[in-house]
Amino acid sequence: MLLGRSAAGLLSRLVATGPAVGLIPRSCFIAKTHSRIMSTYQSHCGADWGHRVFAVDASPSLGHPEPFYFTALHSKDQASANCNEWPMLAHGGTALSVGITDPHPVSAARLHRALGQQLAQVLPATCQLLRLLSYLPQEPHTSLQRGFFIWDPHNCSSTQHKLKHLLREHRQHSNCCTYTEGPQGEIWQTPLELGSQTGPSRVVRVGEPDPSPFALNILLSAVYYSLSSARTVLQECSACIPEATRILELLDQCDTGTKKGRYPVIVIEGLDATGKSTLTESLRDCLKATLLRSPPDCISKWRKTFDDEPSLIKRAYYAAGNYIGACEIAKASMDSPVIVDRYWHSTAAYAIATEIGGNLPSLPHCGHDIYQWPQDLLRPDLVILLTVSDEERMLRMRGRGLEETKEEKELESNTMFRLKVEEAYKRIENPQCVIIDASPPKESVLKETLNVIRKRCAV
Ligand SMILES: Nc1ncnc2c1ncn2[C@@H]1O[C@H](COP(=O)(O)OP(=O)(O)O)[C@@H](O)[C@H]1O
Ligand SMILES: Nc1ccn([C@@H]2O[C@H](COP(=O)(O)OP(=O)(O)O)[C@@H](O)[C@H]2O)c(=O)n1
Repeated sequence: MLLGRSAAGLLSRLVATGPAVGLIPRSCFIAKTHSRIMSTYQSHCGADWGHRVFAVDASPSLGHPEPFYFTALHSKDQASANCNEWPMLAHGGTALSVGITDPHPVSAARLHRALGQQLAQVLPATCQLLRLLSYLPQEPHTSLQRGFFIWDPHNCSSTQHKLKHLLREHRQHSNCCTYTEGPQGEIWQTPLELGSQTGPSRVVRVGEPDPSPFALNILLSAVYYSLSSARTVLQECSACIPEATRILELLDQCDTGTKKGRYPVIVIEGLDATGKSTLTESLRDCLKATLLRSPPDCISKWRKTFDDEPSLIKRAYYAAGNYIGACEIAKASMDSPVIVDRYWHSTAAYAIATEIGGNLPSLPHCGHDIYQWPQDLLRPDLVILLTVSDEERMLRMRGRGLEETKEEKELESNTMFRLKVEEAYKRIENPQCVIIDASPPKESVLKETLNVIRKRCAV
């Protein structure tokens, strides 16, 4: 298990390339890890940056279609690395990193988002702003930090000046380093703070670390694998978001441990405009079923509030929605079959696709812990994933004439994101989706779905 490993042992594995292998044993499942993180999250600020492993999000336009990773030089073996392995510095310019060191997850997430917005405003348009994650190899689960990696192709003195100015008021909860090329093409990482006691360190690129910082970020903060972890975040943000308290009250009123009744529970999943609403309404009529949606009606009025929050908070809302929805599902399934329009698969698949940068191969491998169903969430009997071609989906979206959500716009503009959402849907396990091609006319899709339901469920 990783936590007990020596840093030296881990570092030798860091330089090995290839996909990360899930290190967290299934038995000590994610839920436990997550609640531990939320309660023991520590501040790893100041001088520890010299020992961190950093992950920079992919940027095809800058010549690295996959994320890249680096760490301070710890052994002579790594010394052969040179500037050309840093795709952006190979073009000249400077890179900078900003790390958020706030020890409280909610305020750290809000600071991260606020800084991201401010950086996008104040930095010259030529600068590239990428996501950055880092952790200490000896304790990845308690040291994960989010931040930004900035590439300034023109090495403007004003960029550093603006950054210093911006970070001044967040000095306590952030750190900043510059990355420059040395005379032999080597890369030096230097803290930006004036008067810093720490000198420059030489940094080198390494292979994908294990665990992958991106997968770890999903396990620890982007997807909730237990009700308690979602509750903790909602409690933490209730002081600034009153609606969080209302959701906690609703959760208190639910018996989230209720088992489902004797009738089958069938979830319909798919990207926007694949025909979920159309199909779920027809299924309700055909099967004399109860139709429920996630997030449930009782909290949907607060959806906009949470959609505008950083993903840590937004996803806690959707996670809570699934648990509240589970109570409704359990109750309804005592009297009739239940059809559910979106559930856990949506919550996890969109979060995974958003948090994993790069192309489809960057998604953690099938069977990874990020694709596991939360142990304490009611499991449906069947999950059906509707798929249609991009072209058909766009036609349907336009035909529907509804306002596009932010994510719909993202889907429209970003094919890779769509492919990742769909692939994440397919990789989620226990239960896994049954895929139905939803391109044919509505009646045919209904017929095909009824066939699948009758084969797999007692209706
Ligand atoms: N099988 C189908 N063939 C053609 N159009 C469809 C089909 N299913 C749904 N539609 C249309 O596509 C649009 C989006 O469907 P909808 O059920 O609202 O999707 P979702 O709930 O997945 O966002 C609607 O205008 C609907 O009438
Ligand atoms: N159970 C759910 C339902 C929706 N969601 C989120 O809500 C978004 C889809 O909502 P939507 O209103 O566009 O869905 P439909 O209009 O297609 O039903 C997804 O992008 C998810 O981020 C979720 O996370 N969990």
